[in-house]
Amino acid sequence: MKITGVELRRIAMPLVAPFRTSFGTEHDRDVLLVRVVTPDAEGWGECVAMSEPLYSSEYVDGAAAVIRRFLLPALPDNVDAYGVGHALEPIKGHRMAKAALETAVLDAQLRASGESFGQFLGATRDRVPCGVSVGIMDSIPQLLEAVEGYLDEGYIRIKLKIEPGWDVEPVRAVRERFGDEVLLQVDANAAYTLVDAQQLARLDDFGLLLIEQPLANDDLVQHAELAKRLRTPICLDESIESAEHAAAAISLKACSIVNIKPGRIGGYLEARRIHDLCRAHGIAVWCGGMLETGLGRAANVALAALPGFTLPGDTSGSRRYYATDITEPFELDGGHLTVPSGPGLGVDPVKEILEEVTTSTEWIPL
Ligand SMILES: CSCC[C@@H](NC(=O)CCC(=O)O)C(=O)O
Ligand SMILES: [Mg+2]
Repeated sequence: MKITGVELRRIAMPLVAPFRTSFGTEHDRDVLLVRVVTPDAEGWGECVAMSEPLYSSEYVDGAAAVIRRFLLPALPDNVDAYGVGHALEPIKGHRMAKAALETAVLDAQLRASGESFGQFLGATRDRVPCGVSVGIMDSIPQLLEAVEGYLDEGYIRIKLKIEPGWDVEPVRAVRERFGDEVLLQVDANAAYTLVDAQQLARLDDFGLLLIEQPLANDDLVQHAELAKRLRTPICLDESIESAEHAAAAISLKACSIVNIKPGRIGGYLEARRIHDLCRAHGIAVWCGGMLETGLGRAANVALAALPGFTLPGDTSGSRRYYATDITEPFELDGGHLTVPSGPGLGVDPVKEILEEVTTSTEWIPL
């Protein structure tokens, strides 16, 4: 496909409530959208980088700069989604920036061919079960009220953010209040070290599905050591930035479950590679989230419909984070979201809403 030009658009998306994790509290998202224009169609990609490099080393201003200065000039005149990854190979890192560009090219390509993301990726279902991520709260009662609300909305799985000082007690309180049947897991966002192994082992009493990213993103050896001391399965998120990382984690027995976040690992093509690798090794995967708008959410829901995604993902309804989404809102139906079936992402930004939340646009002709 010949790319005529690319738009870099920033939008300001206030969250319906502060979202606190072990690395900070989000009140709103400054989102970078990439729109690729070709003679036959245009496509959208959403960059999941946060405003500050606290989840990973990427941040949204940096992603925009690397796309403008390095990624776009590296694209050949004619390119398809597979060609994007190949062309960007020499550029190290910046996977969230690369993912946004590759996704926009893939969306344009699929809208032109009439194929949906789900069809292209190999989805085997037309709806997916949904989990929800619950932030660290000021008190246990506040947490229980939030969890009750999400269970009432129909969420099939609850994920609690934890950190040292907020781990065993909130998990115990949720178990005591809502029972042992609720699918429950925790996410530490790398807040612990191996010194905390005994504290983390106390979580084994609560029948959790998994403990997500307990230790540092760059330490597979320590995760492998911790896995020997816990009964609860370890799931990696920040540590897995490529299929190679997933292969290393599996061979080192650093995890037995993988959270696949297409933005973190460089796009949906790599996400499918990691899905295929994990499936071949009997490793369950689920689709993580980065508070995406309906554009990124559409692609994630399609990915979550692949056969190896056997655990509910952080594919929540739009209203989990946004009072008004930039697309038609994704709404839970019986604890599930429907996989979009239209060409490409199968959703489009609502023009008036997009204009309202836009803080800047930049057109880059190619
Ligand atoms: C601001 S926290 C973003 C990263 C976090 N994401 C979530 O907890 C789920 C967010 C979502 O529902 O999109 C994770 O480490 O898994
Ligand atoms: Mg996580």
